[in-house]
Amino acid sequence: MTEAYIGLGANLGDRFHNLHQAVQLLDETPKVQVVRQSLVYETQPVGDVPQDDYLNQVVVVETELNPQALLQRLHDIEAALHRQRIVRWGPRSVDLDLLVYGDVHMQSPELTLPHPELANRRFVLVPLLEVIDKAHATWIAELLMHTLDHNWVRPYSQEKEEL
Ligand SMILES: Nc1ncnc2c1ncn2[C@@H]1O[C@H](COP(=O)(O)OP(=O)(O)OP(=O)(O)O)[C@@H](O)[C@H]1O
Ligand SMILES: Nc1nc2c(c(=O)[nH]1)N=C(CO)CN2
Repeated sequence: MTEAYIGLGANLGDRFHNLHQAVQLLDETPKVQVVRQSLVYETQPVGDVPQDDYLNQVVVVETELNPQALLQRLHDIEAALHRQRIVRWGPRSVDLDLLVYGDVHMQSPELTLPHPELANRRFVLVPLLEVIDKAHATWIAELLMHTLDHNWVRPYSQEKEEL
């Protein structure tokens, strides 16, 4: 059983209903159980496309699906909720991103873990903070540190100074 973090976003139609439906479909998926949910946040659109505000949320699942199968299920849920892929970074009825899957690091054309934009998106980081466990929090802190401009945030060791 692996813990995975899923980011949800919606800014078309009945946004709250779309998020709610997506979480329900996720929980109804065999070998997937939703174990924690953040609050729902209303957020200003990030990116160059002028569009309406989003609702964003992060949920935690426990799953026996592998990352690829879980991503496929996220795409199926998007399709079931009539997500329209009109513009990249444009409005959507619901968007599901696989943010973190256990401690897996991987990069392939279909799937990058942790999600490559995780550290750049406050609409993901804020709800993620609410639901993240200690081990993953340390991991994400490291990810953020390495994403930020080199040297701007760095680990400090007192021992080093005493030498
Ligand atoms: N961790 C991940 N979670 C979700 N999709 C991913 C991930 N890594 C790679 N992808 C790939 O990204 C592709 C584009 O995703 P999508 O259509 O949702 O893009 P977008 O919503 O316009 O942008 P973004 O994914 O950055 O929010 C998907 O087809 C998927 O294969
Ligand atoms: N606030 C907010 N802005 C966005 C979002 C989102 O979920 N929330 N998703 C986007 C495309 O993935 C582009 N911009």
